[in-house]
Amino acid sequence: MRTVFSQIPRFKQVNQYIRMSTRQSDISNFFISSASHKSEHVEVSQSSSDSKNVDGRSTSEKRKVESVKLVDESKHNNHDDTGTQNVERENNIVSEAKKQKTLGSSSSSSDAVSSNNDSGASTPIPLPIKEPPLESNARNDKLKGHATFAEMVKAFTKIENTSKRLEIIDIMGTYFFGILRDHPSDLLACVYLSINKLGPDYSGLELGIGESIIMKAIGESTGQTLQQIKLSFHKVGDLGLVAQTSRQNQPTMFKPAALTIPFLFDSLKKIAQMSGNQSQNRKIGVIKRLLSSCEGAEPKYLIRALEGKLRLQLAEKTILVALANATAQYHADKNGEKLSQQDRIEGEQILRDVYCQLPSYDLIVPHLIEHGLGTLRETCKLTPGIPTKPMLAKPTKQISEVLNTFDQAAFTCEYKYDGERAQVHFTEDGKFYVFSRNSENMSVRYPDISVSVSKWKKPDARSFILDCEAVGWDRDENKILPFQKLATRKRKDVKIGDIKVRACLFAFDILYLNGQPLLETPLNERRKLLYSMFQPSTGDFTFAKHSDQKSIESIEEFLEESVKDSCEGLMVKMLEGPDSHYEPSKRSRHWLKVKKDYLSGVGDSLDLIVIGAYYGKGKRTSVYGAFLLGCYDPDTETVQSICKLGTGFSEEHLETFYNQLKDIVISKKKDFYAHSDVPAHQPDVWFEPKYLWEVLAADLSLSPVYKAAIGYVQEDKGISLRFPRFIRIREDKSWEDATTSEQVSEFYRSQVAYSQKEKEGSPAAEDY
Ligand SMILES: Nc1ncnc2c1ncn2[C@@H]1O[C@H](COP(=O)(O)OP(=O)(O)OP(=O)(O)O)[C@@H](O)[C@H]1O
Ligand SMILES: [Mg+2]
Ligand SMILES: [Mg+2]
Repeated sequence: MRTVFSQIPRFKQVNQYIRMSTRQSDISNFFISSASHKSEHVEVSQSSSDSKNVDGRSTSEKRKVESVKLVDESKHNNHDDTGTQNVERENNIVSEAKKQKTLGSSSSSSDAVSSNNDSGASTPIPLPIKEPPLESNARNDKLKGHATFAEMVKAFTKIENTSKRLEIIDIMGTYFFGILRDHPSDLLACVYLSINKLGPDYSGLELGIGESIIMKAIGESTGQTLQQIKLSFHKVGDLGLVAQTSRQNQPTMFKPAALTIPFLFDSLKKIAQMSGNQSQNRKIGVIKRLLSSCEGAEPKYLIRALEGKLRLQLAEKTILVALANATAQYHADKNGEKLSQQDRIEGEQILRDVYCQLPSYDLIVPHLIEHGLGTLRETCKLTPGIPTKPMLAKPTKQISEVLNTFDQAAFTCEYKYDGERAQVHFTEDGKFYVFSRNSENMSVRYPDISVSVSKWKKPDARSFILDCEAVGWDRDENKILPFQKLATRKRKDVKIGDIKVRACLFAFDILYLNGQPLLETPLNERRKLLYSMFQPSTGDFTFAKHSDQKSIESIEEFLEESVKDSCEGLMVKMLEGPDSHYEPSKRSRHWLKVKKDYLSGVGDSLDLIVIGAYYGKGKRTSVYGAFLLGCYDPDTETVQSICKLGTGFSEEHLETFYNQLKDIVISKKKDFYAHSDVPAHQPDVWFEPKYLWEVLAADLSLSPVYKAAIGYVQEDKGISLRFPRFIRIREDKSWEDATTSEQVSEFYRSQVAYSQKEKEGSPAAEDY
């Protein structure tokens, strides 16, 4: 979701939907019966923290910190921790047993699913009308039953056989349509499982189980030794496939009961929440239970889901388009209307816009089920308490480029503070939140900020969202501290009394005020509101310094001044008109960053994933001496090697990194890592993707060894960094937020354009 949604291809004219939908009366019948189903909703419950009330009410009163809980009664009624399958499944078993006259008592509802699902590529989920007549009770049971993982895996398998984005959208659209129609209460879980997430980013729930736990679970579940599993893994290179083959070779007496989507989703959430002593064994236990319910290709996708990578090229933007199309078609059918291509395109746009503002399927999906896309914009808007994806900036290599880009338009320069992005929320009922660049809830990390809010918020500001940089602040000298100091703050369990490095907020934007989103208000007006509703409070809160001067000389002067004032450089922003609107999640040309130190190099630093290491030599023999780093291509879900890094580390760094990384060594290169196969280029050890480091380089060059952005600039060559230097660990980003292959290719193109201009003696580099 870091990337812009603008490049999503348009959905082709799809007629399957129309083929799939049959008589209107059936759909209405179905909808009536499904309306009694409770849909999932978000409940914001509160737990206390040790900080003071944000409004400065009673000091002893505990401030409220959010915790988000998904509530779905129907699920919890049906599943328990012991793995007993749900009541509805048993009902299905009975009706299916009757129907099929099977001998064993463990026959399963999955029979029903598979027998109904073989109706051809375009209709994976059949309508009840096409089935043989069922007794009315049995039919109702079927309608109430849950979606199965088998249906989802059918769709995944089709996706794996194509690389065409439109086809993928089509397959997922058809799949979601079937879920909407037959199991609407399972749609939310289906959407999350399709993007391999367990909840919105701010819920903090993540998958990504280590290889060793998964191998143990596969071994124990299929009666093989760990050694055997490791051997197969070495041969095949994909634990998902190992699980699938092992399961297929396992003689089973009875067909397992089908794995339902809510049961699977709940189990994955439980695994993600397990911690403490026995958690490893408990995780293995749950995985084993899930595996024992899997058939066919299901183990493969289950294991990949657990690893955190489905490897289906199912980018979230694809899911959004598919979901929009399915919703539009479902409601058109329900209302007996015909869906035009224009409606479809508008629907996609609505969902994309809304998701950018309110990136929470928990809130969006229930609305889609009940009301469709038409009123989505009005209901699901930017909301204090739910982090929106921050707007991002493009790098520049020269100040003259700024003038080229903005041309005659009004723009403003702001100091670029070097701290951590902080999206500050305040709700009508007085709850206060700080979210990171990555939508992580950092409220607990910054209790010092939350207690100061009443000092800098004027009484008229009843609810708001501010975009700020949290910067380390020296309270004795009243000045900015370097980022390294801020980074020493604990990230969890922060007690206000223990804080040594205070954080001061530098506010540069306001996105919401007193019930009104301001995304489509020009920046100059937003800034006026910001200044009128808040006031500086030394060491707690202030406004980002700005200058609206326009000449190269005055910008250069302001840049120098920013560096003297301990900033990284400038952010230059469009000031007036629609181009100055706030664009959530977008890396926009309307925001340019000018980093003083980087002007001569690549123009910006890169955030790269540590994927391998080389043992040290000489003084460094007990630690890793150099590292293999990679960038990320979200479109193909591959990590592509970009450089070997051995400079910029202190001895202390190397020791820390060795201790961190030795725990995530893997026995074999991940098959979604792209790197040269030549033995001489191989690192001594490979790692799980986990750590992200910020790296600076002198320039970029084409390379046969490194695979970054391969195919972007040249078909068979990647791009590598020359003279890379370690700057810092990026703890505020996850590894999937690494610099993308596309960004690497942009850096490269910009360098080429820039050096050509230099040769020609022209003062300005062209757009890239
Ligand atoms: N005045 C300002 N306006 C906007 N952002 C600012 C400002 N001052 C500091 N920042 C920070 O600068 C960041 C953008 O530049 P930076 O290179 O530090 O980004 P980053 O976090 O490395 O992300 P990326 O490299 O992906 O853009 C913003 O995310 C914000 O944290
Ligand atoms: Mg920064
Ligand atoms: Mg950066």
